[in-house]
Amino acid sequence: MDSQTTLKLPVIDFTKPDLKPGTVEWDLLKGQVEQALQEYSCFDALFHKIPLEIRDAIFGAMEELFDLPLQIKTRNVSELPYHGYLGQHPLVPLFESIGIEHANIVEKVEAQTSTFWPEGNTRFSKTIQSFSKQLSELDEMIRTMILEIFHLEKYIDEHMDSTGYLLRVMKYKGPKTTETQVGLKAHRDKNVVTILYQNEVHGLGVQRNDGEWIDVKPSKDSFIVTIGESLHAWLNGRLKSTYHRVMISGDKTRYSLGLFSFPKGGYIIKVPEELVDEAHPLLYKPFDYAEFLKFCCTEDGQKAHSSLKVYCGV
Ligand SMILES: O=C(O)CCC(=O)C(=O)O
Ligand SMILES: [Fe+2]
Repeated sequence: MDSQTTLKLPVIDFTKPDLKPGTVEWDLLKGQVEQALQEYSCFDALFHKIPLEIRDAIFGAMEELFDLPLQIKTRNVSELPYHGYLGQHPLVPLFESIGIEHANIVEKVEAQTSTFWPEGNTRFSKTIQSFSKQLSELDEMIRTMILEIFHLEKYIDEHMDSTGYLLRVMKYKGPKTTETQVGLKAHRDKNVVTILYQNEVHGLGVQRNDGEWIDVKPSKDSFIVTIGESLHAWLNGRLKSTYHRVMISGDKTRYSLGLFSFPKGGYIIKVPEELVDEAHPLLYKPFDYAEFLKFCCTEDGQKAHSSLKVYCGV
């Protein structure tokens, strides 16, 4: 067995009800989050708050969505790159994805649902919204812990108020080969924090901070937490962003979804002065996430080893 198949992500248990800042349980988990992020930039969070029937129903809802004709799926557009329909790309032919912006808010989900089903689809919008709303509570807990770890409590309200949620649903067609193929090439997400959930077809790989790749094998209860470039930049490099990819084989379809917290348009990401000193010189100039995302789609952004450094590195 090679080392890749034996390594596992740290598992952190968020199933205790009423986890609150200032409690012993909270501080215990916060310590585990800090250690996991320093070593792996990623962890597997156990979370029960989303009822099992919603966790199951979400994959049915995704299948229903991806089964729609292409001309309907391509109605999924956004002002932001990567937030709308993606698919039919010659470099990643097995991959397709649809973005639901502000998926935690009922009216926003209903409006987007009606672009796919003009007659409405209440079951679909309820499943998507309820899943996203409850998962956003895990995202908020984790981001609050991260800010506490770096003694940035005074920024918590501003940080939460300045971010929105995108739920991106992904479909990877099985390549029908035993040889593993690239589902999604290795990358760092550009947003703040991403929480991934998937069906029983595994394929996600995460690079640990020492360079080792880990095959992620999550369960129905587990949500994979990764760090994006915007959080890495805002923390002046204190946390690395997660380098990850999807590799697939066989004939089964892989469905996954990611709840992406991202800075709202017009909000300027600026490193807090508390994180800059002689030992930690400023790494990134202030930037707007939407502009950064647009840069990432340009030829210069695509060919850069680190689009973040090229875009706003000091
Ligand atoms: O499908 C997955 O598990 C990962 C997807 C991903 O990395 C992304 O959408 O940025
Ligand atoms: Fe990603």
